[in-house]
Amino acid sequence: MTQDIEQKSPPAPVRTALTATQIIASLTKVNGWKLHGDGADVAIEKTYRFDNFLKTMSFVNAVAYMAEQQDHHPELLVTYGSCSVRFNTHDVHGVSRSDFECAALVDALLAS
Ligand SMILES: C[C@H](O)[C@H](O)[C@H]1CNC2=NC(N)=NC(=O)C2=N1
Repeated sequence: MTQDIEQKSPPAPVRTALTATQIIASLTKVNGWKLHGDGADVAIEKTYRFDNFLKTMSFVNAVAYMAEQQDHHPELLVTYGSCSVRFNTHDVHGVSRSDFECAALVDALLAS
């Protein structure tokens, strides 16, 4: 019975646009992520630095795999020793919970 109720519940609205206040509050909970752009292009962004191109590309591939699993894809700007990761939710023209969840997953790739 409980299971029936759970199955009929709507999914959490992870891809609805957050308000400016919600975005600012969420940014305080992730390390190094900043706001980028505004309007429909508003996004969250963080730049990761690496010793060399192979390390950078290993990170890029790990991010790509995670993005496919989550069906949520960042914009990536790659140089020899850095990768800037930018998330927004183009489906809602804003920043959503999915962006912050993926930001935490990218950080977790480098944890340990
Ligand atoms: C159909 C597909 O699930 C959607 O287009 C997904 C794919 N990946 C996505 N990635 C990002 N960053 N934002 C989205 O709104 C989005 N939508």
